Amino acid sequence: MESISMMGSPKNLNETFLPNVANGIKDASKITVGIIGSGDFAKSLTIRLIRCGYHVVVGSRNPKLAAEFFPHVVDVTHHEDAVTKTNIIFVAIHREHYTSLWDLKHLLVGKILVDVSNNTRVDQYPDSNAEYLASLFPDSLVVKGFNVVSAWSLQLGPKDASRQVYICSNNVQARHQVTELARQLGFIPIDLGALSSSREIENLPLRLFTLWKGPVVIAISLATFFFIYSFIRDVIHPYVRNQQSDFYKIPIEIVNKTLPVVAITLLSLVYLSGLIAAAYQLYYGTKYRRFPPWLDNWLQCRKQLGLLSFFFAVVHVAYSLCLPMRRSERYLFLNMAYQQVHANVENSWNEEEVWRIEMYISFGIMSLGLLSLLAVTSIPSVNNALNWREFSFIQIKSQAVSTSSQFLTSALLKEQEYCLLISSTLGYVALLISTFHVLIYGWKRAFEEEYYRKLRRIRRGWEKSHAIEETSGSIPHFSPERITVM
Ligand SMILES: NC(=O)C1=CN([C@@H]2O[C@H](COP(=O)(O)OP(=O)(O)OC[C@H]3O[C@@H](n4cnc5c(N)ncnc54)[C@H](OP(=O)(O)O)[C@@H]3O)[C@@H](O)[C@H]2O)C=CC1
Ligand SMILES: [Fe+3]
Repeated sequence: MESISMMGSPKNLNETFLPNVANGIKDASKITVGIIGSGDFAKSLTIRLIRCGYHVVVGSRNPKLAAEFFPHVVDVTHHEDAVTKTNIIFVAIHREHYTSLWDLKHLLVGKILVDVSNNTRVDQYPDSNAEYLASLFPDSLVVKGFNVVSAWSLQLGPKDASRQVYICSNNVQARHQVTELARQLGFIPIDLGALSSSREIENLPLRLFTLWKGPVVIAISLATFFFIYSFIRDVIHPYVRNQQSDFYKIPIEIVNKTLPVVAITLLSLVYLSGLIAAAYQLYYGTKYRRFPPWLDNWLQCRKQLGLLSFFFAVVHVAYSLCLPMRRSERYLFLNMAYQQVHANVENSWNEEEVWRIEMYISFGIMSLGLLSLLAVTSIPSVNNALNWREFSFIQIKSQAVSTSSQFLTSALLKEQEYCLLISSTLGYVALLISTFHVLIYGWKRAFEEEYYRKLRRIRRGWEKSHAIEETSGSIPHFSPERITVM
């Protein structure tokens, strides 16, 4: 129905005004879309509409001034004039100014008003902005949408920006038309039904990293705990016991001990939640029972936990690669060589140690490789390219849920429950290999009491042999325990 882009009220909303085969409209340039307001959002939306071939009319309180900021093809005019030229009007002004459109009420009868507004606080008003607009203009068809895209991303185009827009309205036809328009502008419209969903939609942009808060707090708490633990164990304890000053270890060694522990703990938390959920389902003998809220939240945060684990692992690798660059390492190495010469040992090759370190490094590299793969496939554009089986092999199916907003997750929870038992094969392999990496690192300390005895013996020998030199002040500052065991 071409009349929709002409003056007057729409004749029949059952027909779409957008170009398609059914209505015979092939050319988007015949369609006029109206925008009220000439601010940032209006400018960016105008550019996007023009690029997609639409004709745009902008309604401003001061059209002469506003026209300077719009391309010359745009019709910048007064509000009255703008709203009579089109039947779909984006209300790109703030809620506080909606009442200024009151005089246009008779001109807006039967027309689609797209409310794009956002608030500055969650639940700022008792009703949503869209519901408020609908109460002011009960004879218009209010549709909520496009508020989740920023003016910036509107200009960037669909490739570089977030593509999902949530749309809701009490009028099905109006909702369909705006959905179709969103699609033609390159967005992925998500129909959320009635206008009552607008409150959730308006709160969406205000949620700041909701799913990240918990995992970040956990990661910081774990890092703090393990840092303090390593500090006491490796710095304070030797100092109190032997007056050995190892404070130089704080910036690198202690940090580098903390990082892998946090990484592997976070990674195990990713998969532990799935196991607990599976046990829960087995215990109750059904997968249709809702999980307790704490488990539900935990399941939703798995992607974030996994990415944080990846972050800690990468930083651990960087720190480990820098270990040999340190002065302390060089001094300790020289001291050890000197000690070896002193002890008349020609060959210090230790086959077991050689194998241990080779395997330790190899497992470390493999686990980082797998973690990188998991992290890369968690990027939406990458996992969109995988089919369901490929995705469940690499990731956990329900990760898609964790990336969605909170209110969508409740709708998709069923799917999450179905997919719970399909855990990530690759994820478990990554966890297993990281565990090997850690165990190989620590097997001496964890399992071999002999290792400690040996260390103590060497230490005692060292102290004895330098008891005399110490008085002359020529003793190199060295103890075998201070060598960084990789
Ligand atoms: N900027 C963004 O990235 C996004 C903005 N939004 C929403 O879009 C809407 C517009 O935002 P934005 O463009 O950034 O805001 P701006 O402040 O840049 O522009 C608002 C426009 O409203 C008009 N206006 C100002 N005061 C009044 C008034 N008293 N009466 C009538 N009209 C008035 C003005 O146009 P004129 O002078 O021509 O009349 C002005 O250009 C808001 O509801 C916002 O929440 C949503 C998503 C992202
Ligand atoms: Fe390591």
